[in-house]
Amino acid sequence: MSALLNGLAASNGIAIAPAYLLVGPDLSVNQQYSVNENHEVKRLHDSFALTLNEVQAIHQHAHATLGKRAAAVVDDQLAILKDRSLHAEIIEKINQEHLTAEWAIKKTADDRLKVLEKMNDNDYLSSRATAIKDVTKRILSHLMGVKLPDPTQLDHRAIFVAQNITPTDTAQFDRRFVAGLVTDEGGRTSHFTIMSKTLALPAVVGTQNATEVINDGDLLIVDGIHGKVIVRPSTEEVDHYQRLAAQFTREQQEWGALKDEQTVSTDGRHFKVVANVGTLADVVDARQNGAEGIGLVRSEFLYARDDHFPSENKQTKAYKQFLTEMSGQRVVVRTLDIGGDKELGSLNLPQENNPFLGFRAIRIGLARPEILRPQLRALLRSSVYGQLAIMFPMIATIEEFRQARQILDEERQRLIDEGVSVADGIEVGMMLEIPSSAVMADVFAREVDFFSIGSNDLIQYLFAADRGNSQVAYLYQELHPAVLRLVKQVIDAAHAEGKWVSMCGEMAGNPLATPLLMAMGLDEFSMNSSNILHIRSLINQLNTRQLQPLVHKAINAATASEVEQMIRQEVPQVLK
Ligand SMILES: C=C(OP(=O)(O)O)C(=O)O
Ligand SMILES: [Mg+2]
Repeated sequence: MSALLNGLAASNGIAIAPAYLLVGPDLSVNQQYSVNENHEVKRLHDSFALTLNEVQAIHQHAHATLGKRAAAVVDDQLAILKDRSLHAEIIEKINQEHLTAEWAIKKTADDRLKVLEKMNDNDYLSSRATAIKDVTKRILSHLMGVKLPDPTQLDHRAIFVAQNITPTDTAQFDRRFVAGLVTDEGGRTSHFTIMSKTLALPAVVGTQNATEVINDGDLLIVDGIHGKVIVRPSTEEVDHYQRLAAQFTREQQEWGALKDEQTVSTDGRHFKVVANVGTLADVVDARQNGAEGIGLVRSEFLYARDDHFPSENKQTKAYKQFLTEMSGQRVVVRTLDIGGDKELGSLNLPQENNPFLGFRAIRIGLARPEILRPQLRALLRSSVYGQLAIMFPMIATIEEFRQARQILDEERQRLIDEGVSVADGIEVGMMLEIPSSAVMADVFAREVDFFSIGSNDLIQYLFAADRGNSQVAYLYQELHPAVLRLVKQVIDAAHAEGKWVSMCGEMAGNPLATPLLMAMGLDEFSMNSSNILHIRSLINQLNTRQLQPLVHKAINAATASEVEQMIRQEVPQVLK
């Protein structure tokens, strides 16, 4: 009998191969003390030095065999190992509190992880935590004199199964043999996701118990499209997935051919399919997937990587890199959108009973201009390097937008007075993700340059259903006529004022929503890079004029399932 494991789909594709378990030694550390501080400090130095050599060698190996991007996944680890303040903190614990080297490093890592843990919901926020765990594991293995599992030992085609696969593991992969990846733990940390995507390895993470259920050598099917792992599949299951794998390969080839194409419907209406990004690595991903620009830079990542706020210079450098990488294509940067489920240790926000309805995003920016102003200055300073657009998150009233825009104008003037060059014609828009602003879209449309519909939050606030709560997930209905009516109203209001509209929530990458959104005239679809070519392929097959009656029927339907049925019936191209 086969067994089914569910997890998160971290990297697209289907793999069918035997399992290869990467199970590590027990590295648990007890509370231990030592009076021989010098000895412990020496052990610490030695293990750091060994780990640094090891990670440098992994970096070089990855660079030579997998390329620059693959090697970059261990950059954070190298930075941690060279971080003098970390050494000093651990040594202080050894000298002051008489901890053993093992206990001192474990405690220091745990302290740092605690700060980062709260941010675990966001892929890029947890990459730092991954790096700390990865480095700690390697240092502890040297201190304890035990060997970590070695991915380079694999000499046949197989699927790695592990509690957790760290970036230093992935950087050692031999592409000839690794067919796919399955882990017990995790979130899709950005490193892991980027790496498996870069290597085009199907991956399912966070299965909870894969290493218990799977034995070495068991045949596995990894369905990285839907986040499923089938253990010891039947012949029928293997046949079925072989067909799906062949279809996946066909689609990849077909969609891949559209990478440098435009997005244009059969009746000649042009659309833009662009990417949502968090880090510079995501921007590279976006370009590889044929993005026609960046529709959303979640600037939170810049703040998450440090224990303190990034300086104006550091931010300027980062935005400049984004703009340069996109070589003249539009890059929409959203100012800091923190709060709700996105916490930030350095901000020290008060606990709230209802954080999604509380002090977040632009509300923080306006109340704490010492955070917003440097970010706007950095954006303005970088604006000469490409086509920048700026947008403000969670705008609920026109006064908020006006206030934010005024701060932007003041900083622009200040920079010009200081002799700093700032681009002309930077577009300034807002996230449209609060129902009040959707209702008032006509008023906002007179003052903004563009809207970006944040369907994730818009739907959560429209249905009063927490977007992260699985018990109320049934209320989270992208195709519900209530959502469609609001989206149409926003697009119509913007177009009446000659303004463009993007959508950067998950709905923009949902192929079922595509025919409706294009027929409503949405100008830009912004999504995870992995969906771009699929959506472009779909748009290129459809005719906006012929879809008009469908929009009419959909907004007059009573339920989301009625809408879905209509779409599937009338637009068979949406079926994969
Ligand atoms: C894109 C959105 O923003 P985030 O998911 O970052 O809240 C949204 O709310 O739809
Ligand atoms: Mg949002």
